[in-house]
Amino acid sequence: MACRTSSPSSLEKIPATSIRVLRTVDSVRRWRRPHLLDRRTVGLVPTMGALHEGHISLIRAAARENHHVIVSIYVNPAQFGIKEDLASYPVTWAADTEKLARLDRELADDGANLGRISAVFAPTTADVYPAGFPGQEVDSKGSFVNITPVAEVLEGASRPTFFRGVATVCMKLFNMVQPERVYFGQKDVQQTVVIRAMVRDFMLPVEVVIGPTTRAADGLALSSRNVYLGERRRVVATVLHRALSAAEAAYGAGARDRETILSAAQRVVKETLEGQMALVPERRVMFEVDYLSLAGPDDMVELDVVDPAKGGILSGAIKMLPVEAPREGEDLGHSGGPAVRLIDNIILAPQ
Ligand SMILES: Nc1ncnc2c1ncn2[C@@H]1O[C@H](COP(=O)(O)OP(=O)(O)OP(=O)(O)O)[C@@H](O)[C@H]1O
Ligand SMILES: CC(C)(CO)[C@@H](O)C(=O)[O-]
Ligand code: BAL
Repeated sequence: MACRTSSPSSLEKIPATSIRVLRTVDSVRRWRRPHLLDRRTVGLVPTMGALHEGHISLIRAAARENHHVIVSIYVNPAQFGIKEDLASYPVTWAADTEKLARLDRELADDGANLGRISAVFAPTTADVYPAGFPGQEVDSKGSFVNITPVAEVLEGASRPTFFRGVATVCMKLFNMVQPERVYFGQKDVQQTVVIRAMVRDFMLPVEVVIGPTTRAADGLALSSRNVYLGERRRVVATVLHRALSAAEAAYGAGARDRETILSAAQRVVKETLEGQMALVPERRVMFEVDYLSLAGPDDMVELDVVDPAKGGILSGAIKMLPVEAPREGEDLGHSGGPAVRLIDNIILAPQ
């Protein structure tokens, strides 16, 4: 699958729409100022592009609640580890702008919305990092936002520079756009906890809105990285959602202790792996579990027992390994089907 398409540099507006494409901090400030003076609210939806229905659901929520929606599309190098997939991360500018144009027309026709997509912000790294890009290493020097200890566990343990990169770029985006509201997806649940903590601890004048996880019909959480999977691994990738759902069912049936809740998830993983091992290499899919977690909703600290009055977060990460024996003509996925790390979660709501 070819994922790299034309860049935003030649465009000022998304064709056949009134959506502006802003590339610089100055142009965002010029766009923002009249809305401030007119007391028109702005909702920011930060993304890394390769837009799918998960992103679209956040944009729809922003349009219901704000006079103007601005979608940022920026693949932030600072949140990728040096061995991660920055070079192959899907970039689909033409498809993204088509989706935004279609959505904007739909929002215009739907009288229930307060606003529409007024701008896309696609900044350059030179503008986002005016002192020069600090680098992706753990010991890189530069102006960073660190939200610890929550950023050190789970995703942060596997990706040590990830939340530093996310919090830093979000702080910059919030400062550049100065939105009234920002929209994030529950799919990246630890990211929502980090952003909420950053907003609280730095007294940022912005409301954080979290949208539910959009899923495919078989339960797989939509993710830009799903394009790496190819058909064979795509089918088995549902294992994480099935495992977390089994743990949720154990909680629903009255279990409160970590052992009983998480062992329900581990059983699904074990059965799925055994089923795959029984297949020939030309058919099977192997994966590794990075973590299965039951943590507190505000700090992501592991729980021994869930207090139903507070609830908890079931989350997990798996690595889908490259297929061992590709079949003739098999669709292996974007970029030749490298190992793909997938995350998902289910919130155990307070009762
Ligand atoms: N399935 C989804 N449902 C709801 N929101 C989502 C979903 N997937 C991503 N988002 C949200 O969209 C925003 C932008 O995410 P991003 O552009 O990284 O997409 P992504 O699909 O999460 O990509 P990746 O595969 O890199 O994790 C984030 O707030 C993210 O949580
Ligand atoms: C919030 C974000 C756009 C920051 O680069 C990214 O982490 C994402 O897409 O979830
Ligand atoms: N949605 C999270 C972005 C990342 O994994 O880099």
